[in-house]
Amino acid sequence: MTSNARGWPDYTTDLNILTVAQCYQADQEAMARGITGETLMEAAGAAIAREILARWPSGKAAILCGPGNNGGDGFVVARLLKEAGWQVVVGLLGEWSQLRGDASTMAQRWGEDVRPLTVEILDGATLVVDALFGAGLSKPVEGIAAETLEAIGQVPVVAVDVPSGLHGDSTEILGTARPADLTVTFFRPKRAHRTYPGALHCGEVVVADIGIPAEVLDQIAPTLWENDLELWRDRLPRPGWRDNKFSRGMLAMAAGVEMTGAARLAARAAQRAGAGYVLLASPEKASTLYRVSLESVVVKGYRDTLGYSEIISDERVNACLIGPGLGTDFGGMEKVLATLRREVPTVLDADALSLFEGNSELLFENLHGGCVLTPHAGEFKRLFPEFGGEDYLALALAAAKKTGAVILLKGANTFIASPEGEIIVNTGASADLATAGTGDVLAGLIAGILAQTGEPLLSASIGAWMHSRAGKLAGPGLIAEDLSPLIPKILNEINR
Ligand SMILES: NC(=O)C1=CN([C@@H]2O[C@H](COP(=O)(O)OP(=O)(O)OC[C@H]3O[C@@H](n4cnc5c(N)ncnc54)[C@H](OP(=O)(O)O)[C@@H]3O)[C@@H](O)[C@H]2O)[C@@H](O)CC1
Ligand SMILES: Nc1ncnc2c1ncn2[C@@H]1O[C@H](COP(=O)(O)OP(=O)(O)O)[C@@H](O)[C@H]1O
Ligand SMILES: [K+]
Repeated sequence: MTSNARGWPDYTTDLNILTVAQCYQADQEAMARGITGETLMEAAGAAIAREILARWPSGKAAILCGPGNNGGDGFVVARLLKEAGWQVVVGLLGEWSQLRGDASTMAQRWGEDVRPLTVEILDGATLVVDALFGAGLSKPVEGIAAETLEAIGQVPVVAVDVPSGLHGDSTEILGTARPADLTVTFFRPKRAHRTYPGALHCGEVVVADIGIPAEVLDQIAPTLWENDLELWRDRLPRPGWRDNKFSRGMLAMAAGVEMTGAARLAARAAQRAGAGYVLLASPEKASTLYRVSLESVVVKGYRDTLGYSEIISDERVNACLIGPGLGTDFGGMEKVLATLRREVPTVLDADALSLFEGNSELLFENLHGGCVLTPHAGEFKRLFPEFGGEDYLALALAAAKKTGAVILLKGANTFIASPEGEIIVNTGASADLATAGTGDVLAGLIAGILAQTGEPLLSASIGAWMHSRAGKLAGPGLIAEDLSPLIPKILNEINR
């Protein structure tokens, strides 16, 4: 594994997620290295056939072939299943004579009967191979293609590359798409395979090696990664024998009077994530509560913003967290600005973001390169009303570029974008995390790691991963309080 100047792996086994255009580029780069399209298509078809034979007993396969190379893969599958003893029928959308290049070669190698695509092709099938459209999907699926996909019923479907009708990049359904039981894609996954709602259409996803060398990614330089511990395992902060509580990382955080649970959840999470010392600045009248409930957190009371600034001015402080439970009165905004003036890496969450609704330029002017903003969709809209649409990846990226900060946009998929254009997507989080307070835990985890690393993108990625992992381990019925106690177990898993 090599790494780029900023420490991210240039390529790893399959953590890069490619755009459709980058997939075509990968094919081209492979061909430029002497690997023919025919070889790739044979390998693609062989991978699909292998996955089918490993899962289903011999039966009757209906192979739905489209007019392009996706259909070409289908012809290879037809041949290999037949050789393995399956009964195979092939239905082609369009004319045989219109097939081009490798697809035409594979149709000839199949050499058996090819029927025009009709719903009848499905009669008696025990398995359907959907090889209508893949990366080349260019318009909504309609007509006989749509009718056939919709008539499949309960029979298992194996999609070649993507379920036809699902666009690889946008995760949009164009026209119709039959959800697959298994999707076999090649070289590296696309966004549709990994993010909602597309991933729900793919069923089990197998990313098959078809002989494209990983080195082609050096040319492609992809900027989207799936968040996985292999991405940053080596960079996870670990205390050494010379460390003491201050050198491990000292986090200063702001707390409020009303939503005291939010700050407590965040403080616990920061401690569990390895901040050696958590200093909590509380309004004087709430400080006793924090002192009693957070034994190992150092609580200091303040009367006004000046008092708050004095607390966080402790020179040993190397990261700040502000937002969870801060409150939305005017003093909150002053404290956010005071925190930013402290000029240490800082996580801004919840109220620290919402307070700037209608006045977001004031916040943006004061942000610095060490900031991580962790909005959910509602907070994001308040801060960036000019950015429309539901494409969270594009939204996070645009916001990171605009603000110069790392933006972690929370949701079922969480997108973490840097101003430099890197995007880490956290996939597969459990919907059990959709419960009040889990966002405060996430902010605390990230801040705790930030106090140790000083690196916003890295800290956000590690924090989001540990958060999802804790969600999985806690399982159904989880409440936010359950997450932090699981962090030691997760750190052990990572270090194993
Ligand atoms: N060497 C390689 O490159 C490798 C490629 N591989 C395989 O190739 C696949 C990509 O192949 P591809 O580029 O030919 O595109 P593909 O998905 O077959 O579709 C294009 C055709 O469909 C048509 N069409 C599209 N949408 C339509 C619609 N809604 N309704 C009707 N028609 C529609 C479109 O028409 P047009 O847009 O030209 O009008 C065109 O004729 C990729 O997914 C993988 O499976 C693997 O073998 C590995 C090696
Ligand atoms: N459907 C879901 N699937 C997976 N994770 C989710 C889902 N809904 C919410 N989450 C996660 O739960 C957390 C909720 O955070 P947030 O909305 O800030 O809650 P709170 O403000 O109550 O702490 C986020 O990390 C988010 O990614
Ligand atoms: K397909």
